[in-house]
Amino acid sequence: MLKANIGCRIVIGYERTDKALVEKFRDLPVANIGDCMNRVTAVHQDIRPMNNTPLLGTAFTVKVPQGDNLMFHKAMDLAQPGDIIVIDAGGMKNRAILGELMINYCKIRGVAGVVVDGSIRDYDSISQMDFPVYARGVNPNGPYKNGPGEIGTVISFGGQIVSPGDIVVGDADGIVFIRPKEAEALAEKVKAVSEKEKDIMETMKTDGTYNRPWVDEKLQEIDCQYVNLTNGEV
Ligand SMILES: O=C([O-])CC(=O)C(=O)O
Ligand SMILES: [Mg+2]
Repeated sequence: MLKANIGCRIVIGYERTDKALVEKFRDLPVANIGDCMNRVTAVHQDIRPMNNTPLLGTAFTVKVPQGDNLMFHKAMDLAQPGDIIVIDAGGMKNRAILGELMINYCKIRGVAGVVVDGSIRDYDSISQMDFPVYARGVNPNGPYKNGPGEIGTVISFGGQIVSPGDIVVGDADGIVFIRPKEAEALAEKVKAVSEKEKDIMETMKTDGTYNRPWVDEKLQEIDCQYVNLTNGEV
């Protein structure tokens, strides 16, 4: 019978996502990516960037129990360059899962970023680093190191599901996860939207116009009442 120590296991050897595919999302705004995923895939808005470094790489997943970082310590040694360590810490903010020592070690190892659905500490130092870190909160209470936890399994992060190898993109607005199989087509869609937005902005700056016929069409469709107080017209 297969040994199954659910909740305390380390799964390694998953296929890393093609770097060229990941690069297709470089500099694409997370808001535009989210729009092309029907506006329902961003992680919870309370998970915020701790500095100004954009985030791009593939998910190396970790799940920890409340306030414990044993599995993150192991993950730092197992992650490969280009991986983003994505930690499901249950959204708990009352204890930091990581701090500046761990983040500096991740950076030295070539990890592409660390995101935690929980808290960090050593904010002063992390906020000045050019290494992307996202978290739900900041708390000086340090982590326990007893386990259990999981590495390399499908986890929940900020209300979204993420699997090892999913593409992770983050900017000042937030984070989205992208399934590698859907990435190629999605990147094309997002590029087209971003180009269109650039054109809109250009026209706005040169002509002072912002063409949106759909606004009046929608108001008509929902039978919006107009009242003109200057002449009493209804
Ligand atoms: O002590 C810890 O486990 C976390 C921490 O503050 C650091 O990495 O600097
Ligand atoms: Mg520290």
